Amino acid sequence: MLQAIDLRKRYDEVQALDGFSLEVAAGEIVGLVGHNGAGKTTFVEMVSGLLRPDSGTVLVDGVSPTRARDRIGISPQHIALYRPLTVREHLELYGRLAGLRRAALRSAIDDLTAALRLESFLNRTCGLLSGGQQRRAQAATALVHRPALLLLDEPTAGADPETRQALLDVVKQRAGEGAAVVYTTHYLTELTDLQATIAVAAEGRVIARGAADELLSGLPGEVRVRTADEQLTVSTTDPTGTLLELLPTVARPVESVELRNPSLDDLYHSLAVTDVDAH
Ligand SMILES: Nc1ncnc2c1ncn2[C@@H]1O[C@H](COP(=O)(O)OP(=O)(O)OP(=O)(O)O)[C@@H](O)[C@H]1O
Repeated sequence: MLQAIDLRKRYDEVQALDGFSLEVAAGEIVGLVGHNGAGKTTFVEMVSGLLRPDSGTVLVDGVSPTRARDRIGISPQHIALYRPLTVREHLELYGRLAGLRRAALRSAIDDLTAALRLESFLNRTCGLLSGGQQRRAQAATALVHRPALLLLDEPTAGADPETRQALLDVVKQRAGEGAAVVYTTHYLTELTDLQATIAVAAEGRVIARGAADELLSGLPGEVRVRTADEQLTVSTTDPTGTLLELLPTVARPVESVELRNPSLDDLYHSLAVTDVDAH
């Protein structure tokens, strides 16, 4: 559904994309992860047709992004809503732009209002909404026309747990119906919940791609055991097994036990990915 091949983009002295390639199949959710500045948003903007590459190719359903506009839904990282318009007016506008009319448009808005719990602020102007409500409205504009390709750039940033879960559920449902999804996030748990495959971006390209279990298997997590007298921290690829071995050897009473599975940071570390913003 999406093919991006060897994309390059330079801003003055910054090489934002440097040979970025990624393919996403229909029905697949790809979690696009990486440190700040890795090129994720630049990539998403290029696929949505907002930004032209210096070189390389993007094909959405076999055609250029500008010719596939009505098949793409984008929820940008930075909120981009028209302050004087209501949420309903946004959904009508985005639905109409993609060719939805009358009963089909009404039913699409009703479905999404229920799924993303927009009822209580559907008729309020967007400029007056809370940050989390704006986030939900923004995601809804990407989803209303049931696009074949969904580009969701940190769609849950600043969202409360209920909003986050509602959005994850809709994304899973849409992928189940055949949509290809690119989902950028800094939260591994969201990608586990979405059963997403993972693409790790660093310095303008994808440096690792695969199932989350494959990429994370073999990486050490941690076991922490705290007693009244000491705190033990052990790095291990098998936190549960290590805990069972450790427990009989520590002095009682045990005050707390903590298991930490491998995180995205552990993955970046294993790939020797540096945080470009830190330099
Ligand atoms: N309009 C622009 N002008 C100049 N530099 C830019 C512009 N947009 C992005 N960049 C630079 O390109 C690089 C990639 O930025 P991008 O926003 O794509 O990263 P990202 O992976 O989305 O980061 P984050 O996780 O912080 O959202 C960064 O070094 C950024 O400073």
